[in-house]
This record gives sequence, C-alpha cells and structure tokens, in this order.
Amino acid sequence: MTKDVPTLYDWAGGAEALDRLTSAFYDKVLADPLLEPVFRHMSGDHPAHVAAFIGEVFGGPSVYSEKLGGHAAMIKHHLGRHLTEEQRRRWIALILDSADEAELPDDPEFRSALVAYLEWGTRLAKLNSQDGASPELNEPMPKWGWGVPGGPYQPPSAN
Ligand code: HEM
Repeated sequence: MTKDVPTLYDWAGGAEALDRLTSAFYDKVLADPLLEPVFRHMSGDHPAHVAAFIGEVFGGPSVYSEKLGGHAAMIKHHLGRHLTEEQRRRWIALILDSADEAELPDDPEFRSALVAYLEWGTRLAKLNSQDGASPELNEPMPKWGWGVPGGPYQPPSAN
C-alpha cells in the first residue's frame, strides 16, 4: 500500500461520521428488548466513547488511548457481563443497520473491513465477558486496515 491510501477512519468520514453511527446505534439498542437490559445503566458518554475507540482502531487519533484508559479499559468494561451469542448477533444487526442510517460509505471494500472488525471485536467482547475469562490486558490497541479486498474502492472507469 502506498502512503496515499486513506485510513478506514478517514474513509468513513472521521469522528463526525463515527459519532453519527454510535448515536444511531445506541438509540436502537435502548429500544431493543434483548439489549436494553444490558445497556440500561450506560453513561451518556458511552456512544461517544465507543466511537472514539472504533476511530482509533480505524487509524484515527489516539483519543481512547490518551483520554479514556486505552485498550485495557475497554476490555475491562466487558468482564463479568455474561454476554450471550443472541445478544452479540443483535448488536451486530443493529450496528449494521445504523451504518446505513448514518450514511457511512457503503462500498464493498469499506463494508468488508467494517464487518470483519465488528465480528472480531464482538466475539472477543463476548469471550471476555464469561466467567473465568482472563484476557491479556497489555495487548496494544488493535489497528484495522482494508484487509484482503484491499481498498479504497475505485469506481469502474468510465471507458
Ligand atoms: C467491536 C465490538 C465492541 C467494541 C469496540 C466495544 C467497545 C466498548 C467500549 C469502548 C466500552 C466503554 C464505553 C465507555 O467508556 O463508556 C464498552 C462498554 C460496554 N460494552 Fe462494549 N464493545 C463492543 C462489543 C460489545 C458487545 C457485543 C456488547 C453486548 C452485546 C457490549 C456490551 C458492553 C457493555 C454492557 C458495556 C458497559 C456499559 C456500561 O457502562 O453500563 N459490547 N464497550
């Protein structure tokens, strides 16, 4: 890849777009009978914090690491929560609906990277939430890229 390849963060539309995503998402979460009990006590800043985390993973500024406790803090938020596969799947379904609603880019390359990260991250969150989980807390912040399809999307040439 050359230095001209945009980060997923920039391609998504930066902090503003990710805030739109998580704001739409947690509105849906709080209206969802399966997820509302899980998130009932979240802080008003929760959507912005999750947007900051995803933004950093996607190559944006290190806001979560510098101001919100970093990767270890994110992992600790999930410990002992006993998340179920049904809840994880609903989380994925609602955030993908929110990606459309928030008008994130819908090209194949971006959505492939987005889904791959969310599948990975939610499965780890579920594993870390079970009794007996002892996740490594010193792992660096994940950094996600475009993956196998490459990117960014190039429209077919007009010729
Ligand atoms: C890629 C996947 C995920 C990411 C990046 C993520 C990120 C985060 C972050 C950054 C926080 C801390 C927010 C804060 O500082 O206020 C958090 C908390 C939390 N997350 Fe996740 N999360 C993911 C998946 C999930 C899933 C699948 C569930 C449940 C189905 C879940 C349930 C929770 C709960 C219950 C909290 C604590 C809420 C509270 O403070 O009351 N997370 N998550």
